[in-house]
Amino acid sequence: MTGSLAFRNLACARGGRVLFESLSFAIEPGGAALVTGPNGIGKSSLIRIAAGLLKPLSGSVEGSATRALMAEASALDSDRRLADALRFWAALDAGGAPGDRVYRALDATGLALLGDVPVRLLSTGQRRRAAFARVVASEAPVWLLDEPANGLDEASVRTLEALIARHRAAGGAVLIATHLPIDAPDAQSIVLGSAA
Ligand SMILES: Nc1ncnc2c1ncn2[C@@H]1O[C@H](COP(=O)(O)OP(=O)(O)OP(=O)(O)O)[C@@H](O)[C@H]1O
Repeated sequence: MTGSLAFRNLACARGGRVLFESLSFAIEPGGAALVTGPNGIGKSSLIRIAAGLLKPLSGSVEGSATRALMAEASALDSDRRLADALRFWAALDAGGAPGDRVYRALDATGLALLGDVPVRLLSTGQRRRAAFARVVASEAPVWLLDEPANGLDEASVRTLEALIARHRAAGGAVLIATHLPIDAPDAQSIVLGSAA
C-alpha cells in the first residue's frame, strides 16, 4: 500500500470568512500529520477539503485518490446490526467480498463481540470505534480522521494509536485533526491559527 497527500497553497473560506490560507504540506507514505488549533479555526474544514466534500477557496490537494474519512457522523445505518452495517460500506469502500475485512476490523477495534448488536444500541465510544472500524475495513491508503479520540476511553485511544501505527507501517498516510493528545511518532504538527 502507498498512501500520500499533498496540500498546495490551500486557502479555505466559510460563511464569507477566510479561515486559513497559504497552507502547504505533504504527507508521504508511512507519514502522519496532526492538525491542531482552537475551536472554529478550520480543522474539520481542512479534513473535509481533503475528503473532497468541500471546495477550497484556492489551492489544491493531490495524492492517493482513495481516502477514508472518519468524521462526526459515521453513516452506519442505525437499524442494522453492526457487522451488517460495516459489510454494506466495506463492499462500497473497497469492493470485493467484505466478510473477512469486516471481521478483522471488528476484532482490531475491540468490537468482535458486538457484531450482532444494532448500531443504535451502541454506546458513544463503541459508536466511535465502529466508525473507525469502517475506516480500517476500507483498505484506503489515506485515512482522514476528524477528532478520532473523542469519546474513547484510554484503552481505546491506545488501540487507535496502534492501528494508526500499523497503517503507517504498511505504507499508508494519515491526517488527524484532534484536540486530544494522540501518540503518532514523527507526525508533522500543523497548527492552524499560528503565524509559524
Ligand atoms: N456550512 C457552513 N457554513 C458556514 N460556515 C461554516 C459551515 N461549517 C462550518 N462553518 C464555520 O467554519 C468555521 C470552521 O469550522 P470547523 O468545523 O472547520 O472548525 P474546527 O477547527 O474543526 O472547530 P472545532 O475545534 O470546534 O471542531 C467555524 O467558524 C464554523 O462556524
